[in-house]
Amino acid sequence: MVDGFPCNSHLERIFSSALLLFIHLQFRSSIVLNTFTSIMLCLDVMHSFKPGPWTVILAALVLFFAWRMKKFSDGLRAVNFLPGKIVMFQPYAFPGQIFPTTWWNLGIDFVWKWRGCLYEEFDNDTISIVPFLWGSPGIFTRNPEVARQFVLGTNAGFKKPESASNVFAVWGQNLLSANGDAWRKHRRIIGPAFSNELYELVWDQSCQLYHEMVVDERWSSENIIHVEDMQKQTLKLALLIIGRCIFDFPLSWSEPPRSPDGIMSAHEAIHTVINSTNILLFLPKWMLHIPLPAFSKAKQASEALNQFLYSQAAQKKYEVHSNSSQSRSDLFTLLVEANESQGKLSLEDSEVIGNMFIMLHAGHETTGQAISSTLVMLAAYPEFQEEIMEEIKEVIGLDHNPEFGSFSKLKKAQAAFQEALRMYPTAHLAVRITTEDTIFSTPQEVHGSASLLLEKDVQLTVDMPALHYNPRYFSEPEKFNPSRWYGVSDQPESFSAFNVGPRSCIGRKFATVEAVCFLCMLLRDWKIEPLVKKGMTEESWRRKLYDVKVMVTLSLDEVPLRLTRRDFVAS
Ligand code: HEM
Repeated sequence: MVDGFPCNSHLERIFSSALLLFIHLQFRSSIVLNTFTSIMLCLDVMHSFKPGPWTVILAALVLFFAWRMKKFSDGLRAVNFLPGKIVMFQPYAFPGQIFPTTWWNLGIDFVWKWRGCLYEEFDNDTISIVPFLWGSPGIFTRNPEVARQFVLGTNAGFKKPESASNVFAVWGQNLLSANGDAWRKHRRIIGPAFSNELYELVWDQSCQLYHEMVVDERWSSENIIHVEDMQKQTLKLALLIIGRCIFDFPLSWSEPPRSPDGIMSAHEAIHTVINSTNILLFLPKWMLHIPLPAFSKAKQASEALNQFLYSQAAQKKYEVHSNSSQSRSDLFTLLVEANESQGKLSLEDSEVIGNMFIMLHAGHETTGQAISSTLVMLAAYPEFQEEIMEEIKEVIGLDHNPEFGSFSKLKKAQAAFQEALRMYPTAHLAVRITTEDTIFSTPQEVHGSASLLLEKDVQLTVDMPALHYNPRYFSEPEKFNPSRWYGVSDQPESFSAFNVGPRSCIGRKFATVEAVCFLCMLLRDWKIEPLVKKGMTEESWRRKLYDVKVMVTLSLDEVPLRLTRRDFVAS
């Protein structure tokens, strides 16, 4: 016995009762009942021998190990023994997320760091990932055909799992997070707002915001500009476009919207809330009062955003009531009207706020990051920048604001945006879960079988980076090559950045129109080049193209750029 360790029959009894309860709650199968009986016997023997605390701890460890082995073998069975990775933690479960990607932990970065090798290891485009210590088993695919089976069946066999949707439903259920009939309701209310009228507005506002940016950032008087991180500008652009075009917020480049208490701008609040998802979602509310800078900032941002969204919704309600709102069926009006109506197509207050948040979130980070990546890649591959310049000269000319009618003719600019999204798919995962025992087919890639039966509750993930770097679909996948999309249909099979099927991105055209307009406006005035700073080389600048941040979205880290006015280059 260890000195000082309280060991008496009370302790043992409490401990063994807790164990019994635990076993009872966790296991129901007969194998486990057998284990349970054996442990009962052991405890009985231990009791008669009056064991010390280490014996009790050892028994607990043995039990825990037996429990995890049982879970692990259940996991292997659930994925039908599909070959794959055996890991300690599921990469998106709590401990898996906090540890980096390394030989013993997948971590959340594995989708980027192992995009070229994970599936090769198993000589298969669809693999299993089964944790033995923490989390549930799952299947990951980089095969477009398998991916389609996961995402096309909204009702039959697959749905979005709550664990993944909760991240997006912090402010209320919404189009992105809902399933089944609830999702259909959101889509029917929101769908009509995504019309040509909206895209034309997006185009015009993108032109206007480009001009505002040039003035407010004091670029108009400069010939050469050093931009440390283009994302700062493009994220702001994307947020303001959504604010203006979807919610009719009176925002300008120079004056970001402020929460009513004036402490934090809405832009900063949204950005902070998105980057503090883990803190806001997984920690109990009381922990936010702990005076740690990250916690205080997350709390402050969450309160500022809450106030901002509710105050805007209240104002819109007032406008709708007093009929002073414009007749345009903009999304915000549709949401508020649904909130006022009764019946199948009505929305709760929290659903209005949930949808406002998701539009700002889903449409802002993704688009802002993708436009920035496109500009970085065009700096790295100047030949494509010049091709787009030629197209700009031909389609829209050099002196006047382009019309929305030009959008469909700017094929090379569209291809560049698509190629940047292939390489850096901002929405990097599409996750589904089986709602029943489900069969899906694996086109000649699973050894010895063409179809696989999965148990209920198995998580299925489309791994976008691996899919977009799959050499069977993309030659030289590490190379930025927009010409691979020239003359290809708008919805190529292998391009999944916006996903496909009924739950594909509702904002796809919105984002593409905004990106193409902004790129053309910027490229028309400025030549974009790598900014090789003191102590850097061209080579080290290029290495930055592989520095990627994986959080809720996937994006390039800071890559410095130099913008030189085109008429200055020519002179
Ligand atoms: C480059 C920009 C964008 C990318 C890469 C992107 C990507 C995606 C992807 C992959 C999905 C499907 C998620 C899944 O299946 O689990 C999705 C859904 C969605 N996106 Fe986007 N998105 C972008 C821009 C936008 C914009 C601008 C908006 C709004 C203005 C938006 C709003 C939504 C919404 C509401 C959904 C859920 C649709 C549904 O489930 O019916 N997205 N997006």
